[in-house]
Amino acid sequence: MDKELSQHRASIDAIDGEMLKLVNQRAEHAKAIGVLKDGAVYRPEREAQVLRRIKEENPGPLADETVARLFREIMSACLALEQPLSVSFLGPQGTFTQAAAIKHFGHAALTRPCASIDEVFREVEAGLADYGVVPVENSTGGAVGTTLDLLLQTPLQVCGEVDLRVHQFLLRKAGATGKAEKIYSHAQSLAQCHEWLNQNLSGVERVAVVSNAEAARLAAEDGAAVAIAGEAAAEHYGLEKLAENIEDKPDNTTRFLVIGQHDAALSGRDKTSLAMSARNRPGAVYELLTPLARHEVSMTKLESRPSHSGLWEYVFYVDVEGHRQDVKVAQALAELADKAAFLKILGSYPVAVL
Ligand SMILES: O=C(O)C(=O)C[C@]1(C(=O)O)C=C[C@@H](O)C=C1
Repeated sequence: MDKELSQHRASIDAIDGEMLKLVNQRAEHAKAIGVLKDGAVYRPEREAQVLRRIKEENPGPLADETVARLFREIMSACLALEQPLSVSFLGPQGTFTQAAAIKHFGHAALTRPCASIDEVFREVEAGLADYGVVPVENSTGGAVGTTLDLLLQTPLQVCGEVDLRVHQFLLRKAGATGKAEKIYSHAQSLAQCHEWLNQNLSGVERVAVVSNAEAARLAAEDGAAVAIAGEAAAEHYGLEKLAENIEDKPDNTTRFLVIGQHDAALSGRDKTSLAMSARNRPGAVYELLTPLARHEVSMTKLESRPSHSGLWEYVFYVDVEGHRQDVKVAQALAELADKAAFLKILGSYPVAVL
């Protein structure tokens, strides 16, 4: 038994030695690419292709998601050798948006917390950060209006998406006792845990604050309050977990967008996000959708929001399958540009791999 164990350990040592050499060889190639490249070092389409191939060719026993995460970190470290990336996110430290930024860019990216979604856009627009990560919709709480509004105005492009399973925790200052007087959380998280709160903490005042991480910070200061936040915030503020996974829907997912100076090149499995509004005449909304149908472009999302330019006028946010350079998508977009009162291509980017 002891002999067998040390044989396996010897094999692991030998393999680790090989992997160490190989991973550094890989890094040398990335460094060389960094010198050859002009323009942005971060190439979302290439990263998506690398991760897809890893998942497809994975022989196991490690799960596809597990190997993809490992390679995500290897690429993140390789990219940092070319040039470290700075990524602004809706802070403070410990938010789900930070978790999404790390999921997408890996731990080698330098993450910069921002106080608001507007600030994330401004930092990237001003070149203070290379990329930004902002929430855009939640499967329970719906669209994030601020992000949709800012996408209309910004010169930035969407270059990626991140899906994150959101688990909520009920948190309290370690050692605090007695009945909680207040529940702090972001309005979306309060909505996501509405039923659970009705059953378990009915009658306790719910206070909406700017972020879950801020809620955790407040609970860390005040033992008479509890907070609803994610695991990262719990760890950051050293809070005790009173209850886990208290979200009403177990598949509660938030989708984030990555914004930057450019969108992504073709990766083979892409999406394009659009914002458009119809001319003010009968059948105009229907007319907006016909070019997509005619060119067999599938819509994966349709969201409407009142436009700020006129009463009862709406902006439609549409996601379609394919890249704006794909022939069918390009033809549909050319037709749409003619028909719509307003059309903005928000960006083409790889479908989330992780
Ligand atoms: O292929 C490139 O362009 C690289 O810079 C290499 C690499 C990688 O590590 O595979 C690193 C960063 C890019 O975002 C994409 C891929």
